[in-house]
Amino acid sequence: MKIKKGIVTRFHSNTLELLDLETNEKITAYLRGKFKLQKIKPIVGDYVEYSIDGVGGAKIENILPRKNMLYRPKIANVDQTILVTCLKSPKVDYLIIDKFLVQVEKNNLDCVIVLNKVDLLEQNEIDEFMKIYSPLYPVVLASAKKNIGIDEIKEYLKNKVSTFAGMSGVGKSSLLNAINPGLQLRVGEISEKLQRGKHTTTYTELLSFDFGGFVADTPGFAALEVYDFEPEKLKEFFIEFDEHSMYCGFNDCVHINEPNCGVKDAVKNGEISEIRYKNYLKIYNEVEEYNRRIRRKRWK
Ligand SMILES: Nc1nc2c(ncn2[C@@H]2O[C@H](COP(=O)(O)OP(=O)(O)OP(=O)(O)O)[C@@H](O)[C@H]2O)c(=O)[nH]1
Ligand SMILES: [Zn+2]
Repeated sequence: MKIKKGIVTRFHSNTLELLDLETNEKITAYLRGKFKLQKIKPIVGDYVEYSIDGVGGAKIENILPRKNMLYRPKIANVDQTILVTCLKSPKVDYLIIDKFLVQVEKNNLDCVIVLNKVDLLEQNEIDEFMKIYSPLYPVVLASAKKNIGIDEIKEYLKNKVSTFAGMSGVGKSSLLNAINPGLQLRVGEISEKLQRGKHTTTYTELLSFDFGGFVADTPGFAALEVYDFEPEKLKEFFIEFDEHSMYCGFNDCVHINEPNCGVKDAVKNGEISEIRYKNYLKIYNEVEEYNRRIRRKRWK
């Protein structure tokens, strides 16, 4: 019996679909009983070992260890998030972007920011955006409409498992269509799936790019305001704070009311963006409120 390797791309009611990692062949597989007993279930994105039995059926033999796991959408081994945003039509607030970035960092994912719809922007608007985000994450300037930045995004996507994230209307589906025509994504379809996902247990599907790599057909981080961590942890998700916090007077400084704070000094002298810092304070309050609400619920 030959053991082969595949990645799980979607579920049907009793079977699941794999893509063989060597041949790229689409395989329909059954689960062996032992997974049911062990209560382990493969999910989309899992790398598995499978075998073909005498009558041609494929069986999952083993689920390989997961590098990570996202819950919304439920998917394993995600390499990166492509955070799509725009500044006009719709106008997306920097606060929203920073909330997405908190989710990205919380899940320990790599991130590429795509500023889409640059065809609608003046140079000074692009410059302001770049000043804030390009020191922190790779930023691609793009326009799905004018075919700008598409090849650069492709380079990031190649041979990786990615999720697209970003507010409704920023152009996620349009970009995916430009990146890989025929990926069977109608404009607007991804969020339709998300809507349905709220009410039923439809699974996410991994779509494979012609040039290698996968993307989830459901956008990441549907619920931006799930702050299931202590407020004191938030500072770790603003990645530019770390190098300045060594100058804080207190080891556990959260950079808000403490005296002698390296982060606040860096905001004052322009080394940390004031917009980012203000969003940190806003999100900090939301995390505190979220934790208070959860605790009240527990006591009831
Ligand atoms: N001017 C301009 N319009 C764009 C661009 N990219 C997308 N659009 C338009 O923006 C609208 C929203 O695009 P979608 O691709 O549906 O956006 P989405 O992020 O997938 O939205 P949801 O499906 O709601 O999550 C559509 O009318 C697109 O034609 C662009 O680069 N420039
Ligand atoms: Zn501090």
